[in-house]
Amino acid sequence: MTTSAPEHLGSGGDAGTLAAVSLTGVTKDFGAVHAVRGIDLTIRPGEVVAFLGPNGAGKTTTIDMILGLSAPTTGEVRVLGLEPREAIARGLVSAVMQTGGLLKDLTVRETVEYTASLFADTRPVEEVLANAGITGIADRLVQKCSGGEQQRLRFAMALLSDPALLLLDEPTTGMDVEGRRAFWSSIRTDAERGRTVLFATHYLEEADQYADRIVLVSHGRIVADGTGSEIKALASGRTVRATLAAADTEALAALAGVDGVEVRGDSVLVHTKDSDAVARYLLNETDARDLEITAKGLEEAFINLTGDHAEGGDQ
Ligand SMILES: Nc1ncnc2c1ncn2[C@@H]1O[C@H](COP(=O)(O)OP(=O)(O)OP(=O)(O)O)[C@@H](O)[C@H]1O
Repeated sequence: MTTSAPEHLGSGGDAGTLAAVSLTGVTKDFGAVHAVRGIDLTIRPGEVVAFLGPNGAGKTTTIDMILGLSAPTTGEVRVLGLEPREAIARGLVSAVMQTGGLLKDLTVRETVEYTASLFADTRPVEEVLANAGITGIADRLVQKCSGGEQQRLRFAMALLSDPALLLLDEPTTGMDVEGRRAFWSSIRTDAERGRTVLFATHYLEEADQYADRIVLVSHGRIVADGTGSEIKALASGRTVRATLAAADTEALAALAGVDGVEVRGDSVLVHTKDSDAVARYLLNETDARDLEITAKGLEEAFINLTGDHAEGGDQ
């Protein structure tokens, strides 16, 4: 077992082979609530990974365990081969969480300077202000900053220790389009230098645009794990809808490429990879009429995979 951490991020040697994050059989219960139900996940150094899922999927609970803020009920969490608290103590990990951590009566620059004073060794304050895109508001009081500006301030604070692993919980909440773009451009630049980034988001578009890899979570489990295009390929099927009383659902389900059949009143909906075959069958072998064929989008794949019909697509 590895007991020592690489001294700095992703610069070859051990850092190239040691997982940045590894979760093995991790569960977390809060009394009767099973927030995380068994997650196995390995993140390689330099990867930008989106942890995508609806409200209550277990994203924040998992991030808290990676940060050593809470312990798993069962299973093991390692960060760069270390116990999470050890990795934090060595300054290898930073986080930008959704709320808290800011003193309203300080200015933006004072906040970063104060945080820097808590570390033995940090990147220059002006540099992190610039990287987070907040040099222009450095003299503004925190209480006068918008939600998005406060998020960027938290980001600047997280950059001070030049961490090997950066954890972000819904990092762009409250940022406008331009703010988001600048934020992600800065994240990508650092990832190219070897920093590992894991961010939680509800936003499909954000995950697809900015992550190398999307880990889709629902009800405390990973339901899909792949690149944006692999996740999108899960949505490559179509839905054939037709008016048909007493549809033979078993016969439809047995057609090649069919993933699911639903009956809604007088209508039948067939989810399939081969809509031509379904259409041919319906028109030739049944009394189906009013056929409609629609392509599934990423959002529909997300809803299908997570099974959260009410809250899956909130962007
Ligand atoms: N301290 C706690 N005590 C009891 N239940 C909790 C606690 N923390 C989280 N939960 C529950 O665990 C589940 C997972 O919550 P978690 O915050 O990890 O989800 P999430 O994916 O981060 O959601 P969101 O996108 O809304 O932030 C939810 O059902 C939540 O209510």
